[in-house]
Amino acid sequence: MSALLEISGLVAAYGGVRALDGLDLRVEEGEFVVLLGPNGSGKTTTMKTVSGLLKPVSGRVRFAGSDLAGVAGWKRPALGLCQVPEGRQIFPDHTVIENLHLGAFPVRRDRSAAERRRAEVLDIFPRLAERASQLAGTLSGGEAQMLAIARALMAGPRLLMLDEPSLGLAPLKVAELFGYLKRLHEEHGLAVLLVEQQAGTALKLADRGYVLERGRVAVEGTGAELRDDPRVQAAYLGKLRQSTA
Ligand SMILES: Nc1ncnc2c1ncn2[C@@H]1O[C@H](COP(=O)(O)OP(=O)(O)OP(=O)(O)O)[C@@H](O)[C@H]1O
Repeated sequence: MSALLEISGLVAAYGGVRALDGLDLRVEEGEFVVLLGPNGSGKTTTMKTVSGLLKPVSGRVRFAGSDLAGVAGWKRPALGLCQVPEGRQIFPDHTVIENLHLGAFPVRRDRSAAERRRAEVLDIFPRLAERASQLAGTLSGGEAQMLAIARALMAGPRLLMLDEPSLGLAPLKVAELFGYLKRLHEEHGLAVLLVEQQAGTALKLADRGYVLERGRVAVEGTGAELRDDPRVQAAYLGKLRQSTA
């Protein structure tokens, strides 16, 4: 059976700068996958290429069994794929509820389907239900991030892609946010591709993960394998390798 998302030999560049250099990566249906890597290793470029914002130089991206990206026929994102990019893109002059409905584009014409989905999403994020009529621009950073994710969920995605959702959040808020992601994955079977600098927390949630270096995969394994990998520990978990010399 093919993976939900299958990336093979992906090469992407910005002018002369090659950001992805033969990337191979997959996410199975319902799987939680974390993408780690140093600054500039190509994590955001991976997200941008998969979501159709950047046309690759070569390689292939398949989503749910069909070609999403080929160099010749590049398509915008298929339904079922949602990205919550860095920077939390929400509409500040609209209320929380209005923002949610703006995210419900696949079911916008079916009012009752949109309302049902809204109830499901607010059940996952009760904090947003309390702030239903508040303008999104006045939400705290953590609430705004929750709204960005909730809005993406309104489209009913099969894969949620998140680029550093913890950026700028206080530790307690990060824990709350990761709790929601865990619930979405475990209770709702949502596949997640997460770019995250907070490697320890992310790897605890992850089924599998990849470490990118210079636009390709340097280390791959289950969440537990990566947590135990000395290279990952040295680079991301603040544990320097014990010298045996
Ligand atoms: N718009 C752009 N124009 C030119 N070069 C770019 C552009 N965006 C990214 N790059 C370059 O592509 C490479 C990969 O960048 P990318 O943003 O994918 O890395 P990243 O792993 O997400 O890094 P970070 O952890 O710092 O967010 C870097 O060398 C970066 O400088």
